[in-house]
Amino acid sequence: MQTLSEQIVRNVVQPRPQVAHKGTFGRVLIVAGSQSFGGAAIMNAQAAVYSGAGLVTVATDPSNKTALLARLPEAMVVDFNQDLTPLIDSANVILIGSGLGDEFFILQKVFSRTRADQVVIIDGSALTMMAHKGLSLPAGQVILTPHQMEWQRLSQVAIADQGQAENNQQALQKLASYHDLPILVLKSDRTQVYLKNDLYQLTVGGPYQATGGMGDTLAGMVAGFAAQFQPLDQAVLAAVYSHSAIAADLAKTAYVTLPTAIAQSLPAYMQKMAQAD
Ligand SMILES: NC(=O)C1=CN([C@@H]2O[C@H](COP(=O)(O)OP(=O)(O)OC[C@H]3O[C@@H](n4cnc5c(N)ncnc54)[C@H](OP(=O)(O)O)[C@@H]3O)[C@@H](O)[C@H]2O)[C@@H](O)CC1
Ligand SMILES: Nc1ncnc2c1ncn2[C@@H]1O[C@H](COP(=O)(O)OP(=O)(O)O)[C@@H](O)[C@H]1O
Ligand SMILES: [Mg+2]
Repeated sequence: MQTLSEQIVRNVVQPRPQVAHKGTFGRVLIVAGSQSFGGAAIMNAQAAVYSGAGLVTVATDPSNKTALLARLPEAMVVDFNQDLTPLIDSANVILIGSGLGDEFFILQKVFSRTRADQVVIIDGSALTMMAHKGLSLPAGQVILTPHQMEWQRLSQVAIADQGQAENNQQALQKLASYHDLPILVLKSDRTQVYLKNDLYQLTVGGPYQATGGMGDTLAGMVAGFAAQFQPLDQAVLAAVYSHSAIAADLAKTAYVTLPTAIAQSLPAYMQKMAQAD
């Protein structure tokens, strides 16, 4: 097991090339936010935009549209009940599930349309629905971002047994069946990232992060990093480290580190990481 350090972020986040336009930095589709959980979609989207994704579209419950646009005019917003096919087809990265509630029909529709060349990040309610309905993984380079209870539901590995890496690795293999092995970001007070051949431990971060929306922000960051940086596994590691490193920095003067404050700190933090040392 390896420990994540700032070096991963310095390796991944580079100065932007001069010859570039918004399409260079990826098209992200976020499918999130039921009527009760509009904030999850907003936090996903803010984190994706502030981490530099070129174009971000949010498919959400229509009741969330005004609030989302008022907070984040950079995002495009559509009703998640409409036909999402053209948006799915043109996305490089799809993030689905944060605050999605029990919108199983939408989840099924999206899962049936994704392609092997797309990154598909599965978070929150999507993981819970997959577990409850026995829905298998979609096509794509899949990244799962469960907290311990979501992982218990999906993998059948009890929280008490998740400390043993082999249990999680076996469950991942079973879940993948004939698909490629997904990347697993297993979130807790000691988050771990499972890659095909490596296991990484996060040692920054703390209880100042234990507030609703913290994972929604991480999922948006993973989407933003995946849209811009390669290889994918390194981009995921860099997003996971950055999320908690920013929180740790904010916690020097803040009792609780708000998810939206982490997102707001992203452009300055990434600029610092992109400077040569
Ligand atoms: N503003 C918004 O719109 C927000 C929208 N949100 C969206 O809501 C949806 C539901 O997500 P959820 O995580 O709140 O609920 P659920 O999946 O039932 O899990 C909670 C259960 O698991 C247990 N538990 C054990 N270990 C744990 C651990 N390490 N981390 C966390 N929990 C742990 C925990 O134990 P307990 O607290 O009882 O001790 C409890 O029994 C999801 O889509 C999410 O995106 C939220 O982001 C909030 C802000
Ligand atoms: N005590 C803690 N120490 C470090 N990180 C924490 C702690 N509590 C929560 N976190 C982090 O906060 C995030 C919580 O994610 P999640 O439970 O999905 O939040 P939400 O769904 O409310 O957005 C994860 O990244 C987790 O690692
Ligand atoms: Mg969550």
